[in-house]
Amino acid sequence: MITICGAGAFGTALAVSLAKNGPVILWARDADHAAEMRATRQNARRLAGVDLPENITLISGPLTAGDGACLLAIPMQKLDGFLAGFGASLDNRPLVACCKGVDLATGLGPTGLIDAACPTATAAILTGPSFARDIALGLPTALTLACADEGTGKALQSALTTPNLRLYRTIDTTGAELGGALKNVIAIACGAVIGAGLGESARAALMTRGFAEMNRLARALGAQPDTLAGLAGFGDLALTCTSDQSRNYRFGLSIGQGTDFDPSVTVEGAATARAVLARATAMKIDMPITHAVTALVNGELRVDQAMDMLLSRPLKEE
Ligand SMILES: NC(=O)C1=CN([C@@H]2O[C@H](COP(=O)(O)OP(=O)(O)OC[C@H]3O[C@@H](n4cnc5c(N)ncnc54)[C@H](OP(=O)(O)O)[C@@H]3O)[C@@H](O)[C@H]2O)C=CC1
Ligand SMILES: O=C(CO)COP(=O)(O)O
Repeated sequence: MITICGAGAFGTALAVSLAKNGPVILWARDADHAAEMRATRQNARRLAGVDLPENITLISGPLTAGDGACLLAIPMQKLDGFLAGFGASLDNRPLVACCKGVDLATGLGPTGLIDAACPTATAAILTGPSFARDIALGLPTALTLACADEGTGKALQSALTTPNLRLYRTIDTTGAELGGALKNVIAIACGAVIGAGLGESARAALMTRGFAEMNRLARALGAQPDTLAGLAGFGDLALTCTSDQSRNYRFGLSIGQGTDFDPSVTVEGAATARAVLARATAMKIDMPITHAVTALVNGELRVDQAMDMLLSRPLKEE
């Protein structure tokens, strides 16, 4: 049976979709939250208005996952702590990261953290363009499932495909996780220019040059260009940079508009920008938009200053 750890919006949406295939266990870290969901058959805290089918079992406390795959829908900066606490009960099975980002403390992506904490598990990642609510409402969605072990990848692709969730497969975990991590950084930049009233043309430029810098880092780290051109990279960049359903984009909007943003909302791109900039600087890879976003989220530059910085760079070939 499939277990999903993390009863946030994404974990809950995946549970609802996977429940079309068979029974699912959804683990919440907070016992009261699990009890609330059992009583109401809804996740009012994270994905209000969506009914939870009866074949989703809601648990909390010690992890009693069976032998099947376990999906980790935990925010990136919390994944390491989660694995330190629960990794020992998740050995010898596929562990599918369902988070997007780079860990600030270690510079690792989700599969790297899984490999380090659970050496007997097989790490995989599920990523690509999808808003939790769309998946939960049964709207059509296509994602990338990346696993370095081809046999496990094929088994996961088949087990995690549902009537509304079509999975494409790759062995390129590096490309898949970098695509999902880096698009959030560019989405913050896009939100900021739209929020500051700098126009759609500026957004298109940021998306395009952002994609160039995503590719620059990903290739240097061994990713396949096709992965970045697919759902995990271009696909998710297109969705996240253009929709105000995206929290990263909305966070950028608030920076551009100079308004407050609820700090309890999950915004993966802010910490990821800092982590990626540190890595890129050490590798001497030019990532000007990530640099500008890091300065914005650190409060070191205003949007107009960040844009001046980008526009005044030396002219170059495309
Ligand atoms: N929402 C979406 O549309 C999509 C999200 N994702 C990715 O999914 C990941 C999770 O995001 P999402 O579900 O939206 O986030 P939410 O903010 O909706 O929920 C986060 C969940 O993580 C739990 N959590 C927080 N800290 C810990 C911890 N230390 N140990 C265990 N659980 C913890 C929270 O528990 P509690 O409620 O108790 O705080 C909550 O259930 C992110 O990386 C995101 O990029 C990917 C695609 C789509
Ligand atoms: O990853 C997502 C869409 O694919 C969700 O984006 P946000 O985390 O910005 O809401």
